[in-house]
Amino acid sequence: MNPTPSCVLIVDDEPDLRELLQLTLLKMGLQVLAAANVADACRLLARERCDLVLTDMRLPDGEGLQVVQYIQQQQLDIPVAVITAYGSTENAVAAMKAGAFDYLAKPLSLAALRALVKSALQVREPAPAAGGEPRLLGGAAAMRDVRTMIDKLARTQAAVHISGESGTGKEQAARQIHEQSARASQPFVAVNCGAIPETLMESEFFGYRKGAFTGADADRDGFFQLAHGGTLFLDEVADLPLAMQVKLLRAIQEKKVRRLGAAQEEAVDVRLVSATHRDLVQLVEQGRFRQDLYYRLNVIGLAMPPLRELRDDLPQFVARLLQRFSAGSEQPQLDEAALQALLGYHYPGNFRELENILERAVALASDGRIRAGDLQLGASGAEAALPGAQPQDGGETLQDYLDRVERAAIDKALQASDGNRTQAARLLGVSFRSLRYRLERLGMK
Ligand SMILES: Nc1ncnc2c1ncn2[C@@H]1O[C@H](COP(=O)(O)OP(=O)(O)OP(=O)(O)O)[C@@H](O)[C@H]1O
Repeated sequence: MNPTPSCVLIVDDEPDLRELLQLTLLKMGLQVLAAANVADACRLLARERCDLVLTDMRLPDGEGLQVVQYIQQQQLDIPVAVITAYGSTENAVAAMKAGAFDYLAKPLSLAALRALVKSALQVREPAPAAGGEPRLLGGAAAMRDVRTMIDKLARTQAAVHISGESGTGKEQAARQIHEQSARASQPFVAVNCGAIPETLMESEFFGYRKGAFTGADADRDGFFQLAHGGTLFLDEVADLPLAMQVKLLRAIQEKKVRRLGAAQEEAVDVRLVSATHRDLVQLVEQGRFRQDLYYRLNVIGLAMPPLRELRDDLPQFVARLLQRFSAGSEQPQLDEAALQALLGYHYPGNFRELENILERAVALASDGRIRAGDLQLGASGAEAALPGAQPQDGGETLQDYLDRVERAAIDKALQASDGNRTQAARLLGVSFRSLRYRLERLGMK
């Protein structure tokens, strides 16, 4: 028995475009309904079963955005994609923020249309069950909010920007969004934007043709081609040089890239997720990050809470990690002082730092016990626990206070490592890049 074909509602007042869309969708074996304005679209939505809506933005009696809003208000749970005029970034962004699943820019590419329809219709199938341990542990309210948001994000194609301090699980969140999305069976490509030499960026992102430059002895795919159909995760996106930001913006807007040495552009279908621990808004204000790219990447924002906001979860995290790091051997027990030290620590390097501390402690533990000394807590947490480190009366702002604590922690780590930054970063439980950034921010060069 054949399942009932999915039904797509097209909302467009241009008869030619409506017909083109209709024919394309019918050829894909789908049922099609059509409306020429907002009012007819809402009437049809109220009456008919519908699995996807494609709506033009400009309609005779209103905007496509109203169709998106109607679907949201009525809680119809139907993905809706908007068709926007060439180059109208604001419209596409507004529609995605209002809950649209994706957008198509005019002139329409039928290949892009077919790809969008396929992934939109898959979204309605239940997400695959996550196997094994969840990527993001934690039951505190802040982490529950993150999970709820991830569930929502997995149901749209909107570009997501994940903010949060170093080690808060931004990459894990990005992977989780991908794994819960309709793109789960397609590639997830993670790129550390700060780790690619500037001269290689274009070829790494967009690929190249054989002979494009000396040494290019075969065609090679770039990140965009590798992530085709799936998700492209741009980590440390703030590190992209301005020239590359322009090229990236263009690729995102056009949904097309051109390999080095190629005459033609090729269509790419990627969902973008980006992350940075830096303050992108501030970088935009300073002219170091393009505002238009920021809007494109940050259609929906996801903020990862620092570990110090998940204090209630700490005992659970500690127990899980001890179990993980002592797999295959006897699990050492924390003595009371060690437990108290862990619970009172500040964790500037967040979850990653906690992992490092416990992995090291398991290795150092003797006679099945972990003592406070085995934890080798970084200086910052201890500093934060000292009475003298409390915010001072007389108007010291929270930021000044935190900067002071951070500066002291970094100083101590640098002293302990004889000025070796790589080692200091390890002691602090942060990446080298993160330490370099902090040194710069605090004027500690
Ligand atoms: N809530 C969590 N539950 C379990 N593990 C977590 C959680 N948050 C982070 N981790 C772990 O912490 C480590 C760092 O996570 P991840 O790389 O995702 O952080 P990040 O924010 O992307 O870091 P960076 O800013 O340095 O790139 C990983 O090993 C990850 O598994």
